[in-house]
Amino acid sequence: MTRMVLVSACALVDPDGRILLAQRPEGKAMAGLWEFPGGKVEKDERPEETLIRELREELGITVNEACLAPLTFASHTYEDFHLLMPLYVCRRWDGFPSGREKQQIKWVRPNRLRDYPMPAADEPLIPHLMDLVPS
Ligand SMILES: Nc1nc2c([nH]c(=O)n2[C@H]2C[C@H](O)[C@@H](COP(=O)(O)OP(=O)(O)OP(=O)(O)O)O2)c(=O)[nH]1
Repeated sequence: MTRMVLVSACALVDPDGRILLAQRPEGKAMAGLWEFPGGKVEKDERPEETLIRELREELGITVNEACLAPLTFASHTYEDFHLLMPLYVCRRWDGFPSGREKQQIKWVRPNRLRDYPMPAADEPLIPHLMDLVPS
């Protein structure tokens, strides 16, 4: 099997039931696609710690670990690696999310997620988010 990559991702849900998507910047793999904030789990890191770190770096918000609830996961084979990606949900954070790494961000209703091209691994996650936040 190809190498396994563990990535931690988060659906931030606002009080209107919208979910934050971030656009992968130019120059990165899968540039232009819309994804859930997060990133690779580093050595000696728990997935929750990864998210707290990434949400601060990417969006400038502070999240308490107790506010991260596991929702589901993606398991998807890309050409050069297999992605295993736990998806957490978070409805409480401190600060105002903004694209700190020049990435575009958008708040999107679950029933509009399909309007935004996403990495292939993310597509099976959409029905879970539609169940979580009825429109
Ligand atoms: N954060 C995030 N990554 C995702 C999603 N769906 C998906 O396939 N991925 C993939 C894209 C990347 O291959 C990997 C996340 O890696 P990353 O964003 O931390 O790292 P990167 O590609 O910038 O690579 P690097 O420069 O850090 O090595 O997971 C998603 O919804 N959110």
